[in-house]
Amino acid sequence: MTDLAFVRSALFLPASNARAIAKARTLAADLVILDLEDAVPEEAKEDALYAAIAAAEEGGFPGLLAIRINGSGTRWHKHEVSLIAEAGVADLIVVPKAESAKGIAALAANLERPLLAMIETPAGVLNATAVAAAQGVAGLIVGPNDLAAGLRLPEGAPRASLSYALQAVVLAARAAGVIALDGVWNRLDDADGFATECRDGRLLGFDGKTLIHPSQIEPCNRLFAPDEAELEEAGALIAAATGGAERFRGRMVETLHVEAAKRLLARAGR
Ligand SMILES: CC(C)(COP(=O)(O)OP(=O)(O)OC[C@H]1O[C@@H](n2cnc3c(N)ncnc32)[C@H](O)[C@@H]1OP(=O)(O)O)[C@@H](O)C(=O)NCCC(=O)NCCSC(=O)C[C@H](O)C(=O)O
Ligand SMILES: [Mg+2]
Repeated sequence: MTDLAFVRSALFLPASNARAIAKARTLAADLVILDLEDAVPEEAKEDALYAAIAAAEEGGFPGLLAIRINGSGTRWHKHEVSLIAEAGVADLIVVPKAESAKGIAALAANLERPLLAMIETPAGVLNATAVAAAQGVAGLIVGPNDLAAGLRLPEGAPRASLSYALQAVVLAARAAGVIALDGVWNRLDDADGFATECRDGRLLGFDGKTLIHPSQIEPCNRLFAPDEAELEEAGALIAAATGGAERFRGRMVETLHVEAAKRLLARAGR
């Protein structure tokens, strides 16, 4: 089974879309998230819940499987939590619009599953540290669409408008020792823009990215993994290091750089 620490690509799909569920079993996403929330229209919520549970019971996904439930303030939430808990399915549960550490810990205890908490409201950003540290939380996910709406950003606002939120999520996740996944890229036909955002996400410290289309999986997996030059550098640094501060290829390295190089190689499976 995929280790959550190695997740680069997390593909969302509406649990109401049987064809997409079948397709997801053939794809190379590290994590598949069956959505019951915003991708599913109200009239399809009940069927989508049963479809998600059936799909999780059947399995056959390449990596980890998660279900995104509806938020605690909605009329579907309680029923979904009770049915999913009873079925005992899915590796993880994704919780939208997480804002309260207390609420999220109670939910984790109820579901007996690790949670991925979505930080996608102003209050969620301000409470991200507590949410990430709550019992049962295994990671944070940014929700740029809800955040843009909550912050009342005009259409077309640059990613820089979310800088504070993005960094708050990475900081909170790192402080709590859980993973951080970047938000989705909506513009399906802009592959260059998607690649730029993947690189940016990695430079901000995210472990991976949430996705909405199969075409985004390969570039995401590639861009969130170290490239050959980074691997060569890491191997050479480990081989050259003798402990303490020293000169390596024109820069100072210390024990912490050796540890980082080892983490990089481990992440690449070397
Ligand atoms: C965005 C889409 C509605 C586009 O759909 P469509 O134009 O029909 O896609 P294609 O014709 O290109 O599809 C080609 C084949 O690939 C399958 N497919 C498409 N998307 C997925 C997917 N996500 N997972 C698995 N398979 C997928 C199609 O079925 C076709 O298969 P086949 O016919 O057999 O060849 C659509 O891509 C889509 O629904 N995407 C997911 C939307 C979603 O889940 N949204 C919720 C997450 S977004 C989010 O969380 C926002 C966050 O909360 C925030 O606030 O920011
Ligand atoms: Mg959202």
